[in-house]
Amino acid sequence: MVKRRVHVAAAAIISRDSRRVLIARRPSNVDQGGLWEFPGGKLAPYETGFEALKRELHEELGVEIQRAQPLIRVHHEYPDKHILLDVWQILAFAGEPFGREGQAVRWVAMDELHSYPFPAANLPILRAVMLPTEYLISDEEEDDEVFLTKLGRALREDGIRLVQLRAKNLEPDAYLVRAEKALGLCREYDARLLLNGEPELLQSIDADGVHLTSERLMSLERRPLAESKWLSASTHDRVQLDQAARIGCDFVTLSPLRTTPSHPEVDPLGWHDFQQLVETAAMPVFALGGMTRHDANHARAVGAQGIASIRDFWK
Ligand SMILES: Nc1nc2c([nH]c(=O)n2[C@H]2C[C@H](O)[C@@H](COP(=O)(O)OP(=O)(O)OP(=O)(O)O)O2)c(=O)[nH]1
Ligand SMILES: [Mg+2]
Repeated sequence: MVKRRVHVAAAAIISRDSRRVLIARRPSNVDQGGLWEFPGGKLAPYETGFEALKRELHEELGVEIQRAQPLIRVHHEYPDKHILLDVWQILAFAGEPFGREGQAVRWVAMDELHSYPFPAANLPILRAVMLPTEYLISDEEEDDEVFLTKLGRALREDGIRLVQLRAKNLEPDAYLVRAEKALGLCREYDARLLLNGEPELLQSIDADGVHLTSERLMSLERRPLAESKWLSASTHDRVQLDQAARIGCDFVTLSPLRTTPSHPEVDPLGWHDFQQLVETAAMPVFALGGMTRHDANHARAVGAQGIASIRDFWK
């Protein structure tokens, strides 16, 4: 049987404070009926994704989309069809959303989303709506006070909300001390902290998750963390992206996009190859390697969640 290919445009309408997102319930008599969804629907012939998004949100919610930016594209095989969910984050709209077709519509807190049943294709979208556009990776720093000053600046002035504590220069005990301090500071800003290292670190420190090196990623048979924690990993190619999907990583970095002083010998991917790899990745992907905030919009446009960087945020 040749499967039907269905292209759907859907909307992530996120509240200004990033705490809540709008979801709707599919009527019980349609495909995936009774499950919750991001409002949207199939592209009509000759429509672009954005045109379909505008039309569907008018039909289903009674709102006029003014500005939107790509969030994530998800390919998923259902038994009867291949679906492409083309998800946009809505940046500006007019009107008050309501269930124009009689469907339930609800603003849901990000930390309540997991208690709503969604179609199987939606897992990567749920991750994407909870993640910011920028992922700060901390630099090697000898001194804890200098470290905390720089982290505090990035949280306060750059609005960073996702941090990876990377400190290969520290002994395990010193790493834990720094992680405890970093966690306290991140909590003040409602930012998430991931520890770069072994998953067992979370037994000592209740951080938000763990970031795996690509080498560690490739050595694992299964997800080493509870679902309630974030698992991210470094990837550089298709094989590693597939492995990240297999063990259930929540998101990844993909690098190097550009040549960097830290890895001058490695061939960069460039935007073209990066986009091709991201298109079929089964989770949000941050572009890494010579990235600055100014690259974030372009990264989004080619399908990434955003950018990860040390240098642009660590000052
Ligand atoms: N809108 C939307 N559809 C989703 C999501 N997740 C998911 O698997 N789907 C699937 C269910 C459907 O098979 C398809 C969307 O089709 P739809 O029924 O909403 O299409 P439509 O609004 O154009 O409705 P219709 O004219 O075909 O009745 O995508 C999601 O989060 N939002
Ligand atoms: Mg629909």
